[in-house]
Amino acid sequence: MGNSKGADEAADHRPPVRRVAVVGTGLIGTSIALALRDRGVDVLLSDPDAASVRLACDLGAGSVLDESAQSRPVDIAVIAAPPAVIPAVLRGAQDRGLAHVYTDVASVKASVLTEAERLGCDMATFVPGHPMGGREKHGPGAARADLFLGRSWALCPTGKAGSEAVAAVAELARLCGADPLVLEAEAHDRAVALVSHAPHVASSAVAARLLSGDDTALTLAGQGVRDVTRVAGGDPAMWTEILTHNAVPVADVLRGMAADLAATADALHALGAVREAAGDGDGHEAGTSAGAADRAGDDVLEPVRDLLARGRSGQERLPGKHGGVKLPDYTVLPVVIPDEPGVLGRMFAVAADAGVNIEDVRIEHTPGLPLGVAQLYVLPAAVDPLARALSDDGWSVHAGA
Ligand SMILES: NC(=O)c1ccc[n+]([C@@H]2O[C@H](COP(=O)([O-])OP(=O)(O)OC[C@H]3O[C@@H](n4cnc5c(N)ncnc54)[C@H](O)[C@@H]3O)[C@@H](O)[C@H]2O)c1
Ligand SMILES: O=C(O)C(=O)C[C@]1(C(=O)O)C=C[C@@H](O)C=C1
Repeated sequence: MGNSKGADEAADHRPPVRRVAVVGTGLIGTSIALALRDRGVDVLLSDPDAASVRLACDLGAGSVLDESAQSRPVDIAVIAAPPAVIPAVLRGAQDRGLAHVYTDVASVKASVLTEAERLGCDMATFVPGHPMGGREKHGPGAARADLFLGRSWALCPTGKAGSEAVAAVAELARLCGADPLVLEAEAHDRAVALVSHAPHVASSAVAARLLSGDDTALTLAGQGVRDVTRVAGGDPAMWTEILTHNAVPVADVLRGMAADLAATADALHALGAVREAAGDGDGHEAGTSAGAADRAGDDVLEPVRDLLARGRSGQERLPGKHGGVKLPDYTVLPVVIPDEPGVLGRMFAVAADAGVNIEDVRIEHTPGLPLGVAQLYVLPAAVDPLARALSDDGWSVHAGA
């Protein structure tokens, strides 16, 4: 389906990307801006939400785009707004001559392209894009410069796009640490229906079931359900928009999933019926009828085994988590913390005094206990000094746990 040929051809000629405008400074726009700033690119920011631009600027993502003071077009304008508004924003930016080349980041491509053409956008300078990195959070406050490291970045230029324009946007993707991949918009939409959009719906379906659980059931929730439902925390308005723009491909994948789930539910119900008929809810009664029930149960379970086996095979087909790119290797230092105000501040102060930068922190709460475990992510060389400093200060540190 997709291939990186177009991107490779574009790589033969790597146009300099020195000035970029990011229009829409939410999660994705600000993350792109931060990544580009890290590579020394001059970034100009705009968003109808003034607070969003201010926060992005304060995070070091760039400076405010003042079009009245712009004397020349930037190299690339990245439109990082919700899919429905992108064609109109693109048309406006092209009319003002904001950039030499334009791209977007929408999670859907065919509908954006069709509408851009309908609005009379210049398709020679527009190279639609989709970085395959993201989070279940929105807004500039959740932005990260490393969001796209080792991820694919789809480019879906029409035949009208100039090769210079494609090369420029491929270079922008590489500057963000991603691997550009050129493919047709329709092929892109079918692919992301399978690897992103239908999985999001499945995650929401699992998470929605949790509404029927009582507090005891939810207290038992471990990491498994948290892994499966993480993306369900995404913005419902944004996801409704994404799904409606890719409706049929997503519906096709969901029908396949629904068939698998229905077959599994039928099999498990049938197993219950077989066991009940054998006179033992658990099917472990000694004697001929229990043995026959076990054999019948075995046959009935075939669809379950089949789904689990296919599931494992499908999971194994996913390329390495970060596409083979080495991310910083953090070590986790668990520290037991009391559940009381100011505790994190005190712990971070000890780390600061020891000259250790805490790269990330996650907190596991222990239900029913006034305690939690703070997982401190630090560079390997910082583990010993941090563990020593915290232990000396009386903290309960569990290196290697
Ligand atoms: N969230 C993800 O994981 C993810 C990943 C890849 C791509 N995308 C795509 O990125 C785009 C932005 O998503 P996000 O997650 O950054 O959302 P977000 O809500 O964090 O940011 C969207 C930003 O667009 C701005 N905006 C709204 N209307 C605008 C307009 N007319 N002109 C300019 N800016 C406007 C908003 O004020 C907001 O700051 C979407 O098209 C989405 O499909 C999202
Ligand atoms: O990691 C996440 O939180 C995401 O939802 C990212 C994700 C994905 O499904 O992989 C979601 C939507 C985007 O269009 C691209 C990436």
